[in-house]
Amino acid sequence: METSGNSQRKIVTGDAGYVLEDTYPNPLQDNPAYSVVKQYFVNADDTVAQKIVVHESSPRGTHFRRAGPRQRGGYRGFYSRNTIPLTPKVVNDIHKRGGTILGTSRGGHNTTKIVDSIQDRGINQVYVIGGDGTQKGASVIYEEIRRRGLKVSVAGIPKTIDNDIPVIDKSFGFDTAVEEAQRGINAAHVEAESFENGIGLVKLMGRNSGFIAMYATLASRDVDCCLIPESPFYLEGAGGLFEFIGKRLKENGHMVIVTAEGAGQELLSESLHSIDQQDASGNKLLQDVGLWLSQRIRDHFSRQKKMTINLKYIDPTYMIRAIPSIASDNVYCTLLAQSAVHGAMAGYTGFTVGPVNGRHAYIPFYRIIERQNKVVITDRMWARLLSSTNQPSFLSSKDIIEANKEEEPPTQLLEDNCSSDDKLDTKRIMC
Ligand SMILES: Nc1ncnc2c1ncn2[C@@H]1O[C@H](COP(=O)(O)OP(=O)(O)O)[C@@H](O)[C@H]1O
Ligand SMILES: O=P(O)(O)OC[C@H]1O[C@](O)(COP(=O)(O)O)[C@@H](O)[C@@H]1O
Ligand SMILES: [Mg+2]
Repeated sequence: METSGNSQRKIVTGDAGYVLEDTYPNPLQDNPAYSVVKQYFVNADDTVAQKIVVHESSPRGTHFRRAGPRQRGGYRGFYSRNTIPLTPKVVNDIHKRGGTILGTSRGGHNTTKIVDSIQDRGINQVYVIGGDGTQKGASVIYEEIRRRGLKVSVAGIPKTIDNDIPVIDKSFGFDTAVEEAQRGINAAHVEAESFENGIGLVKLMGRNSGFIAMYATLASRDVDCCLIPESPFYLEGAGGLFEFIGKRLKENGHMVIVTAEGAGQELLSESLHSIDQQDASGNKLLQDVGLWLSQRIRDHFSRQKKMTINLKYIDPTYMIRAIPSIASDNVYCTLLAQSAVHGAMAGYTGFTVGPVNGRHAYIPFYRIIERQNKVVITDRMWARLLSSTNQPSFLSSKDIIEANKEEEPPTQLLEDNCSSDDKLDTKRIMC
């Protein structure tokens, strides 16, 4: 496609006589009324043909941009001309608000269009903020920028409550999520304690990595059982979850269970005969383990008729993600921001910034995207959790051998031998 035009007109021509007489985006695209339901948005590429009666051999003819609200935020923000200058005044108190002033989205990553936009606007530093998917997106932008030989620094900033970004000590937002999860767990504990055989079940985020559930459990000490994606469990029979619940209720009269949203997904798929689906970013869409578990526990105890239970299910997931960050995360964020700017200003590129064993470093994207950070259940931290809750490990000796095989090597600092030649060609960790 070719584009030409002046400030009034923009003409795009394509194959088979396709002509798009384009216009500029409507500022209403940011209206919150449109941002809730995705279906309200029109596809960014939708056009309307001027002529609707055509012959097989007639050219495709003139088209106009389809009217309607467009999504932006996340990587889609690169395609928007509706940019905001981030002056110190604009960002002055954003750390006191939840969410994001930049907007966020899943999917919509088109590397060519993003780099075109960077090139057209003459941008020479790009800071990309987000989780594991975002860092993968930043990495391909960086590769394309290199391929085109542009002098543009690309820096990734690790922001996700899931803590699923490898190499770094933790991601920004994780501590806030663990802190806020305490409120959900406390509520579950209060409810469970108030009833005879009360069970409080809390679902926390953590699609593939159970860090929030694990740390929230360790912090609370009111949790009797913590279920995470990395540790398969089973319900029925000796050593299973139902047996443990019965035992704990007999001992204590109440109990609290914390489950990460990604826990037990294989069990759910088996039991619900569901087919795998993905979100727009390619992440597996998860079944609601909390609802499923609540139903299965209720069914089990009502079938057994030995014990009447009172189960309260709490899902605080979005309430946890939507809050402003806590003080320690604010300090961490300041360090990330400053380190990222220092790196880009020095001409480094292709890195995610973050602490490695307590020291902030620039980690090449290829290290960040090669795997996801997960709880290693053969590590001592998981053993600490097991000894704190005294829950069954649900592991057979075969599972332990398998888990050991999958275990990642401990995080290592890469060789630090940076020179000025490494500028715009970061291939190692720099401190
Ligand atoms: N391999 C990839 N290549 C390019 N873009 C990607 C890749 N994986 C994810 N993305 C994009 O990164 C963005 C964020 O990813 P997502 O998984 O939704 O969130 P997070 O960054 O929090 O993990 C989305 O726009 C998604 O399309
Ligand atoms: O419903 P949404 O908006 O897709 O968000 C749910 C996801 O957000 C997370 O908390 C964070 O994930 P990302 O960092 O990948 O966005 C996941 O644990 C969870 O599955
Ligand atoms: Mg992610």
